[in-house]
Amino acid sequence: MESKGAAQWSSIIVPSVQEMVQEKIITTVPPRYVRSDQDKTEVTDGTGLITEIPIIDMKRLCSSTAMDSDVEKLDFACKEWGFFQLVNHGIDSSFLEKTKSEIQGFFNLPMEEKKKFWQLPNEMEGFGQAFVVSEDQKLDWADLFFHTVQPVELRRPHLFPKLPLPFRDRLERYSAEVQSVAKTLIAKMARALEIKPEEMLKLFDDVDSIQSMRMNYYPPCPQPDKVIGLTPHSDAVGLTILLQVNEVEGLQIKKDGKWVPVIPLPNAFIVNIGDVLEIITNGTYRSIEHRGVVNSEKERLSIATFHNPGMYKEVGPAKSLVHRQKVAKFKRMTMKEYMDGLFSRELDGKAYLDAFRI
Ligand SMILES: O=C(O)CCC(=O)C(=O)O
Ligand SMILES: [Fe+2]
Repeated sequence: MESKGAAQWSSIIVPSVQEMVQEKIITTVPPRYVRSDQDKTEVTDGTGLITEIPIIDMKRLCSSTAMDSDVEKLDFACKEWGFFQLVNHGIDSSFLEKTKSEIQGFFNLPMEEKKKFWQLPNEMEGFGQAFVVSEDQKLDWADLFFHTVQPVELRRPHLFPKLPLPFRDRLERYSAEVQSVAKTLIAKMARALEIKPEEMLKLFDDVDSIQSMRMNYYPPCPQPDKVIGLTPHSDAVGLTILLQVNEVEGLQIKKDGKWVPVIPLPNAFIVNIGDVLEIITNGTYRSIEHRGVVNSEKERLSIATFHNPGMYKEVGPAKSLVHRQKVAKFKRMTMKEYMDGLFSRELDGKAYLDAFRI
């Protein structure tokens, strides 16, 4: 039988950057991490102020007196930015603070503890890096922990079920809370675009929708301008809900050809449209390239939760939308076909999605 979930994909096993930084004082970045190809200039607008992504208030969006203007605001954010900050999302702030400190604690575990969760040959989940497909490929200045959380039967037995308590229970609740936020947002997007609700629900149903998590750990770097924490990419998923775990900033998004830093509001999630929603919305909502940069002073941590249709669901422009827009801009494919191609190549901005345009 065909293997399911992320278990079938792999990334070449590479050294832990956290371990490298802890073990010896590094003054010069090893050549494999030097990214002279990356443009690090950060951009402010003409007034010297930093351009900021839109802010969406979830309480207003969901209240019984929700104004069309709130849905329009969401629609504008998804069309023009592909990114927004979500405030008043209803998840308890002390719960989020505890989640953050337990994620920090997980990365602070002794290396021998973390090695139990390291990527296995020919697998992609666990600690390591993703999208490493050749021995001479340049690497990111970061470690990650990637795992599939939902549906439960796709969890790798040596990962989620073996995470230490109370961290495991905390992530279980976090998974449920964030899933519910994602479902609400996707339903509101369908409403804004007049996509039939059942069309969206069929794709993102409760039975086989896939939720995965990627915890990112970016150690400080003696030459931060020479490296990249996370290679520019768009997320190859439906919707991403990102939580910055400590107070250190480093996320940048590409807006009108320029890199713009994102400065998270306290307690807010950063939400972004992934390639799969770009496909479903026939290009009306856009996945936006983003990247992680690092600094010389302090480590940075984040957790991205990805929401996807089930592996064997066929994904393509929503039929009710194509009917009105008259033309389909993307080919149809199963999620598995999309992911199989994705994980066999290096991250390269939005190049992969472009291959599916008609
Ligand atoms: O660390 C961040 O802020 C961004 C993480 C991210 O883009 C990802 O995990 O896909
Ligand atoms: Fe991302």
